[in-house]
Amino acid sequence: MSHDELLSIYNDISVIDHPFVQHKLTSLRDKNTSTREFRMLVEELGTLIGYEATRDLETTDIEVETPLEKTMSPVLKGKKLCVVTIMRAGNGLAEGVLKLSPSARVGHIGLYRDPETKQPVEYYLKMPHSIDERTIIVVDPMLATGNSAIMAIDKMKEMGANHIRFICLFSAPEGITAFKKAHPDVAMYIGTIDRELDDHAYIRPGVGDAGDRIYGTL
Ligand SMILES: O=P(O)(O)OC[C@H]1O[C@H](OP(=O)(O)OP(=O)(O)O)[C@H](O)[C@@H]1O
Ligand SMILES: O=c1cc[nH]c(=O)[nH]1
Ligand SMILES: [Mg+2]
Repeated sequence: MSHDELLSIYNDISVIDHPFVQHKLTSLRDKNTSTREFRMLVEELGTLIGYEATRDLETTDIEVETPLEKTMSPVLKGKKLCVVTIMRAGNGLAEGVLKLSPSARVGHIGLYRDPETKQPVEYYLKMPHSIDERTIIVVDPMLATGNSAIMAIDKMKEMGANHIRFICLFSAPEGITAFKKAHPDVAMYIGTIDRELDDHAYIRPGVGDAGDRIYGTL
């Protein structure tokens, strides 16, 4: 299925085709990009894609007094934000999103993919209280089979979350299809849709193992 077909079948998928985003994604692909630069780029992309993913947040006008006069001017209103990182690799992206909203709460879910089964294994979960009252932004740079993101969002929903959106940098068509079948209500903000998964469920052309490249554990 072509990318256009994929985007026409499923709702609420935004591929962020801004030139700055695409340029930084290309730098991440480069195998010669250093650990330091890789980590910085992931964080910057968290801010850029986070900006697009929060474009529809509600505002309300309040009165403010400038040095010259009183005026009505917008501020954020409505549900409080909670950024949820799928560890490890999600942490860098979360830092970037938090630059937009430093007072947001942060939830952590630790998942690693079993290399044999390709299924995620949970090793950590800590969420702030009242997640049913918050807009939840789940972040992970990679959506390969989709199993990790699906499991993370399953957990959020079990805990009562009902306003969830998802940010990733690199995705495979297979992962998007699985994600949207499991969670059609969750809007996706994606850097790029790559060609396919390989036999080890790595995204091709991709970036390799994002967690290893962010933390230098190759
Ligand atoms: O869509 P999936 O097939 O589930 O694959 C994607 C997952 O794999 C990577 O994590 P990994 O298991 O490598 O853990 P890490 O972040 O600790 O490196 C990535 O950060 C996603 O969480
Ligand atoms: O290509 C992939 C697939 C899963 N996890 C990664 O870090 N990279
Ligand atoms: Mg990894």
